[in-house]
Amino acid sequence: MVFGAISREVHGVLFLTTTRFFIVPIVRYLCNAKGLRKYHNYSWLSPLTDLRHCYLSSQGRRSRDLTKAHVERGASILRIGPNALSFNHPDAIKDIYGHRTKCVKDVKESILAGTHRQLFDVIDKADHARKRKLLSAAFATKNLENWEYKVNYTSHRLVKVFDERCVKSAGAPRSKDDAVDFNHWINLWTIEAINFIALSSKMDLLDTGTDWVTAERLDGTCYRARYRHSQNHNAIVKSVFCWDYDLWPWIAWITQSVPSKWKQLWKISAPWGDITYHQASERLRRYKAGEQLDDFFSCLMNDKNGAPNYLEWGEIVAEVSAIIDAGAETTAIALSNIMELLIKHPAKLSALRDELSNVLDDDDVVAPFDKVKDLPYLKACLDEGLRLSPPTSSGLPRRTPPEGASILGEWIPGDTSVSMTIYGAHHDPSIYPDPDVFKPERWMDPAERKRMEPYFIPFSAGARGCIGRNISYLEQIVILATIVHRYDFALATPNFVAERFEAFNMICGPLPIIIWRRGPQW
Ligand code: HEM
Repeated sequence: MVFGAISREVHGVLFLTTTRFFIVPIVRYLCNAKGLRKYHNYSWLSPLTDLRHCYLSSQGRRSRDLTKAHVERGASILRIGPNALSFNHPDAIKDIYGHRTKCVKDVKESILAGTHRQLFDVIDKADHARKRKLLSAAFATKNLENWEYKVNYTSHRLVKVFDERCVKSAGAPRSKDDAVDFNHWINLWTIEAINFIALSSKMDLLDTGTDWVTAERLDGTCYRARYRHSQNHNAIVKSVFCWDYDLWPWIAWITQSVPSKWKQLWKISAPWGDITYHQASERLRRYKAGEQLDDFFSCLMNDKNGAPNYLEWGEIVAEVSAIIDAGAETTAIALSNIMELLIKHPAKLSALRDELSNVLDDDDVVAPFDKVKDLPYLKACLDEGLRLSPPTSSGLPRRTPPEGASILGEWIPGDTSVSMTIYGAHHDPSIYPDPDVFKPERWMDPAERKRMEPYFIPFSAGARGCIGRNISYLEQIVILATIVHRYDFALATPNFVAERFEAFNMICGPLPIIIWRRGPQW
């Protein structure tokens, strides 16, 4: 009797699994209700299951692989899932992401969202506009000077770190201990900078040289955890598995439960929410203690006339998390990329130095923003780095409106997932001749810049474009000018290539370099 019941249950499970994974996809494919069968498939599995895209993501270079597939097959549109299309044509950018698009953020944002939506994952247009308005004053260009002293303060701390780790000169004998992991330190710098700007929090990461911080549970108990380590692993596990929106809760549950590499990654990622919660709670304690501080948190609490915004605490925590999550790793990746590129292109580095020497004095330890903000070659180097290796390279998924939308002259049915990789946009030879070559000069001609700019989308575009781009440029301009003016550097190992893993951002691995002070006195 018992064996009979068990056998019936096993059969039931087998039947449901076969139906869900084989019969339903094949029937859906044959019915072709949305007419997506006319498009080329990324893989033969793509029209049947989103798990193929999860597998692509697990390889850690999905935007490059996807762009390559578009080019090799000569297809501007590829079907990457049963209900998902990838575009690779400059004209698709405005249709999917431009100000006039009717596409909205995709279901990915909903399945990954917490209890409260934040600026990044809110889908509803009106709610997004309300949130964006709340924070717009903090991010406005005219307020940049408010944050400059915070960037300066943090930059002085990084200079101290690098000064202490300089070798005596280019030719001085070196040991492997002389190598400085630029990517590690620049990440600590961007974490400190964004937490100071957003929450007036002065962290000690550049003192300890580690990312160990305090994490706080909702019950107020605290423990120590690693900031960047948990943040990156959080991004990796989610970015690999989230593409099958229906199966996501199951995949998340299985990968968290069954002993495997993924279970380990989930465990490492677990403190991330508690870390951002602690940062927000600390700031709230200071607010309640009556401290008057100038930061993004104040904009969340009060409007520009000082009247309270009455946001729920959950919403405030969500916004804080979004800003400190989005605002550090991305800028650090951009800086590691440009550093690697400049070291590998000494003539460009030398041209940048010449430009900086014309405006900076020997005793300018940290480059004053006013002196360097309009330097054309500095901006050209940063933009060329962002073009060649965009920190966020992937296709940001959008959903067509229920009535459908015209993209690239094709009528795409409603509720379809559509995207175009930023990597693909930035490597299109019809927009950027020699797209794989690092050529800052391409940005120096104003007419050429104007022609390329609509297709330059490291911060995405339109209403959902990055709100933090001005802050990021402020940080990148100040620190790159400072480092290039003050130091010379070389790769610790010639021809070294830093490893990258594409999660939501292109997470960068160690970049070991040797640093020494410039100038005759050193
Ligand atoms: C090089 C640095 C950066 C890059 C490459 C970058 C890239 C992006 C991209 C591609 C998006 C669109 C995401 C999507 O549509 O899913 C975005 C949105 C966003 N970014 Fe950035 N970002 C950078 C720096 C920053 C900084 C410094 C902050 C905060 C201070 C920030 C905060 C945000 C926020 C809050 C959004 C959501 C905006 C919205 O949906 O209205 N980002 N960013």
